[in-house]
Amino acid sequence: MTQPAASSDLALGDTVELEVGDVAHGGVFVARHPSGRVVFVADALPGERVRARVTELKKRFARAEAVEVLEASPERLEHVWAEASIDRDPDDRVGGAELGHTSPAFGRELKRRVLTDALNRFGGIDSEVEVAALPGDDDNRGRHWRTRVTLHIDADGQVGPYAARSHHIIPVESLPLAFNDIEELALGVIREGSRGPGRLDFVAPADFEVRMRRRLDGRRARDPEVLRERVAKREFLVREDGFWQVHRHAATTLYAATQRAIDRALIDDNALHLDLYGGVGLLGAALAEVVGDHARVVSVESAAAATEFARENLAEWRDSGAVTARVDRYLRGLLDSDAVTRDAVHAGTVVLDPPRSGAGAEVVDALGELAPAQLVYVACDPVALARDTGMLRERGYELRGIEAFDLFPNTHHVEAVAAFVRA
Ligand SMILES: C[S@@+](CC[C@H](N)C(=O)[O-])C[C@H]1O[C@@H](n2cnc3c(N)ncnc32)[C@H](O)[C@@H]1O
Repeated sequence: MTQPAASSDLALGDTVELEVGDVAHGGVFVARHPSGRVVFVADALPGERVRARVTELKKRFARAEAVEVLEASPERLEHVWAEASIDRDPDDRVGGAELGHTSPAFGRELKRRVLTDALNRFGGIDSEVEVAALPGDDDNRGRHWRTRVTLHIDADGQVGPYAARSHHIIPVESLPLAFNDIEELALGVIREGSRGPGRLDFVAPADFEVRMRRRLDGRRARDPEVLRERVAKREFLVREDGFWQVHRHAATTLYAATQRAIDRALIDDNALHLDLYGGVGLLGAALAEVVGDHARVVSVESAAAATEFARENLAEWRDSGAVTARVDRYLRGLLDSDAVTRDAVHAGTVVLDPPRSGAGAEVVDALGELAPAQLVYVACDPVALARDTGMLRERGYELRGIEAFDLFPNTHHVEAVAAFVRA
């Protein structure tokens, strides 16, 4: 006999009153509807009582957006981005600042809870991880850190960012998370409108000069420029449309954290070291600098336009280089290689910085077999990190330490740098 749905009294579009519990992954908060169904509520805070509109109904849970705060948390502030405020209809709230209705400090507390909980549940780790602020973010409420911004253009030429959880363009009058000069230039384009449909990418690299690139659907855009980014005194070449850390201080922060995470006692000068998901070799350089002049680091990256520059960025270490390959395939190749190469990797240090989905079982399995002396895992998704942590522990690695950083203030995103050693 089929069971009736647990909450036949909850329908799409309903507005319901909810007591809001703790934060969940993704910048939403857990509430329980009297019918028993779990509701993930956006634009709320723990301890609040809100009225929320149901936007998605699944068998076991629902999603809703707060539309009115009946009892506010003491941590609630006026939204840092007026166009994302709870005063607007949820369909007209801009996305990308889902924790902008509290302070960066409380945002970090929420991220600490998510990361700690994920590591505990999926990784079997029970230590608490603090989330550190980047310079200046607490003083200006986490604004103006974005050195990369994308706006969208519709067929009518209207320009703006997307609304939260949709592809509906919001013609905003402010972009408070963007670097100031990007905000100024972008708001001008928003006011004027543009040919469309397509997108506009803004970049403010280390020289602070803003570049704008228009990419109209089906048309060729101008060639991307080669930019120079800087970490301390070191310069990195990166294509305008290539991956580079978004927060003005992120690259420097991760470079230093990666170096702190490396146990220098485990560095073998003759080993083969790897920088997986290497981009233009930022963390490969951090690793090579620790190993020394004769460092043999291979940066592995699937985008050829990035490895081209990784090679140049790692040129001062003559025995280092970059290859264009998918990490899983590259590691499989190492597993099939000769004993000398495998021994060199076994003695080496591996830095990995996968995309949001994490490294995953195949890559973790290959790393478990190659068994390098230590791993530094740079993660932008706490749940993916926690799952991979659980698998790495099963394959003989021990988590030595973890640092976390608020590289994306006013959003739910959090970055962590975890140090693993072969047990
Ligand atoms: C989070 S970025 C890190 C880049 C670099 N470590 C940095 O900090 O600048 C992840 C990189 O992995 C690359 N990537 C994604 N999936 C990949 C795969 N399966 N194999 C190799 N590279 C991949 C992306 O192109 C991107 O450059």
